[in-house]
Amino acid sequence: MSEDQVSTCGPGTGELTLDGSVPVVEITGLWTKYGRTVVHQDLNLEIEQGEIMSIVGGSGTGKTTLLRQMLGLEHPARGCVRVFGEDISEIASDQLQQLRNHWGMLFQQGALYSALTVFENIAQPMRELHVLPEDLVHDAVLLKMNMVGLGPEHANKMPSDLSGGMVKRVALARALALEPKLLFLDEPTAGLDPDLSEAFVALIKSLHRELGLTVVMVTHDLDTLFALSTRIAVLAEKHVIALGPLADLLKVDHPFIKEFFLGDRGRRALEALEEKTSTEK
Ligand SMILES: Nc1ncnc2c1ncn2[C@@H]1O[C@H](COP(=O)(O)OP(=O)(O)OP(=O)(O)O)[C@@H](O)[C@H]1O
Repeated sequence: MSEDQVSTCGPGTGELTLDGSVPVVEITGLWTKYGRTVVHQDLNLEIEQGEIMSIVGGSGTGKTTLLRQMLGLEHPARGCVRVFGEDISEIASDQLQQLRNHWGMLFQQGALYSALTVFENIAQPMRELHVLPEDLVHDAVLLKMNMVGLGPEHANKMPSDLSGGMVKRVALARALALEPKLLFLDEPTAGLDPDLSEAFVALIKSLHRELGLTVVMVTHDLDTLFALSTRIAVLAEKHVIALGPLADLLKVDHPFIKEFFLGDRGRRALEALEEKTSTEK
């Protein structure tokens, strides 16, 4: 953290709190500035254990930056970002490593190592721990592959041999490699056609339920947003202007929210969601 960045968290316990007794992510009074441009101004957001929190907002409202701040890749000019109760900008490096083992991240493009096989890509976070014997790594990788619907016949394939949907599944298996409690998703369905996108959303939904994950997601895709989010945080005017389940946000009288959720794209996605929900009943 540099001198012009000020954490206002105050002292923590020095221990990660993983039992849900504190918010999984707690952001208070956060300011982000690039030169004279203020991106976030006194932004507050709490993410509780077990929720799927989506962050939406117009282009340039600072969604990706906020995600990067939760991951400790960037630090705010001022404010406090706690993850599992600890101040992410003041955390000791060994604890940051420990924290990283408790979260997984699915990047927009899948971000697989192109020179490594499917198996090696998923094994990589496990091997970095330097504690698991190779036979356990082997079994764990196959288990993760099975979890995301990939059979063992794909283990030795290279990323260039995979379809877009399979790349996402491998990336998800790698994000889940260390059995994280917290999963970050940046545009999880970007680049997938509607059928693959729907299948991937269903996969995330079932893994969220089965593994008891907390999920933080940034997405522009309204079908994905509506199908997954338990709560949605709307960024505008440099802070969170509204926060809640979709049904509550639809009642908020704000021009961005009206346009975003009830414009043409929003209406189509809502109709599709209603249709899907009624056929599932
Ligand atoms: N490292 C940086 N240096 C300077 N400006 C930056 C930097 N990172 C982000 N910004 C600016 O901060 C603002 C927020 O960027 P960010 O990528 O977080 O927005 P976003 O909401 O994710 O946008 P989009 O929906 O278009 O992806 C933008 O104006 C961007 O140009």
